[in-house]
Amino acid sequence: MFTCYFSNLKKCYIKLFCFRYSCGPTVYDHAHLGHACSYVRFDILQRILTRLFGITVIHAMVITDIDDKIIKRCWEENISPTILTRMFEDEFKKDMLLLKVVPPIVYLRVTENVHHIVTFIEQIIRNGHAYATSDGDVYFDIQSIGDRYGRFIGAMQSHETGSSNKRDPRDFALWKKSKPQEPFWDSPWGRGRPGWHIECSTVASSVFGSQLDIHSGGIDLAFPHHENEIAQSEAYHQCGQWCNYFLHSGHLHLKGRAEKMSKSLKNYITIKDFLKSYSANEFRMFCLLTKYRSGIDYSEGSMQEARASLETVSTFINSAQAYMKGQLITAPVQEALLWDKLEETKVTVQTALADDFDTPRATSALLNLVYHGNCQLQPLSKGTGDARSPAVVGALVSYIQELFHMFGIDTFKNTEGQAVESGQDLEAVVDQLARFRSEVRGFALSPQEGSSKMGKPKLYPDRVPLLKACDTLRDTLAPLGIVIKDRGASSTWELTQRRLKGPEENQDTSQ
Ligand SMILES: Nc1ncnc2c1ncn2[C@@H]1O[C@H](COP(=O)(O)OP(=O)(O)OP(=O)(O)O)[C@@H](O)[C@H]1O
Ligand SMILES: [Zn+2]
Repeated sequence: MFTCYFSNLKKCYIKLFCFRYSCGPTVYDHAHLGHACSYVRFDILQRILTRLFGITVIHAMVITDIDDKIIKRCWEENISPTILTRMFEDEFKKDMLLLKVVPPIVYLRVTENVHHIVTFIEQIIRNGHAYATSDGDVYFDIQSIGDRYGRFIGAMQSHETGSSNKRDPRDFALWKKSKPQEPFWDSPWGRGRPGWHIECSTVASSVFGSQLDIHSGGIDLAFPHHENEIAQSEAYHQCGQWCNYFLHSGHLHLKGRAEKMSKSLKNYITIKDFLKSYSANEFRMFCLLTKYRSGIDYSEGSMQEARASLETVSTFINSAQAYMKGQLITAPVQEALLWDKLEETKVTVQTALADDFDTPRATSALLNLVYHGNCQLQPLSKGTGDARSPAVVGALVSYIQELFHMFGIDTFKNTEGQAVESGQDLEAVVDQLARFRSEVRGFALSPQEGSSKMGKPKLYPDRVPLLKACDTLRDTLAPLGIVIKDRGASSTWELTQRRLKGPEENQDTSQ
């Protein structure tokens, strides 16, 4: 399916790599839920490729930090393009981290690649597929590639505007002469700046050369942006097919609205505002419930549905753990049925995800497995619960957690997880407890008035039980991983490694 590299002459084995390029945001405003939807959906796809199918994805993303909208915004705000774009680029990256999107291996800014873009355009001109006009613009010559233009998307007409010096109205700009007051770069055609499409062809080629496996972006980018990228890149590399797979995500709309959520339409909800009401896990669940290619309606109702699905899974995991510990008494579990359902689910999930990443089918199979698990774990008010089957219940929990973890949804807040997560609160509580104990101990240890300063001080006999209680508390807490050390009249405390390990183990920095 993807680029295969044979390595190591002695032991010939195949490593599977996938070169992925994605069109990044144009950074002149806040990132919104439309961006979140596109980048989270592709993040889920990348996790599936990596973790389920064992394909290492090398992902590069461009940041569009120069274009007409950026220039307009800078004029409106009287701010320099560098300041404006760095501010929103930074915010975009932080938002992506909050949504737990695995960052690309490299982000590349257009403004730092203009020299590459100029060289790229020169080569396209040399290859006979572009021309410069007397105005100082450079256009792609669509007629030079015959009927290849439009093969990607079909017979859509380009709406390119620009100089009347164009050979064909469909020809699109590779280089635009700069207008007065606009940012510019020197080039063989005079002062100007790159067109939009050429930035992606150049940046992708500068990282991956002449072959790309996956190119991703929202469906609005399919035409003319990706059609034009293909024309330019194949004209530059003089190849028959530059990219193997274009993946386009459907648009996020506010429910009831026809137009997509977008910066320019000012109909957006920022990622930060969204995260005040919902979690990154809930947004992922919302994304999983539709195919990445489909449009998606955002509403309170659809978010509540995502939240409820997550809660169902979470409740099951908690019940399952209580059952495994013997705290939940149920009728005998139908073990064979659960093993069968588990195997069935594994096959369905694998097949669904191999079929153009059908996440709603896979998620529905997982929720169905949760349903069967829950049916078996109905609490019994009477009975001994002697016949127990913790292993199969544990197998269900492990598989369900593993799959959601693969999708980027954190380990559910089961009771075990909560104990680990509450580490910080625990520290504050232990600190208060240890201080209180210290005061009591200090009080109990204070010598009787008039007792000799030489030799062992004489304690008040009625305070000795307090001292004993302090010792008992210390001895009881030690096996729980809380070690109090009495040092003379004062004390110190620490949490042992056994207690501290949890949160570190839980951190997921891998792909
Ligand atoms: N509502 C949306 N739904 C899904 N994907 C979106 C949405 N809006 C933008 N994207 C995708 O996010 C990526 C970055 O887009 P871009 O920065 O151009 O966003 P935008 O808000 O549409 O901006 P503009 O209004 O300036 O066109 C693109 O792949 C784009 O297709
Ligand atoms: Zn692009």
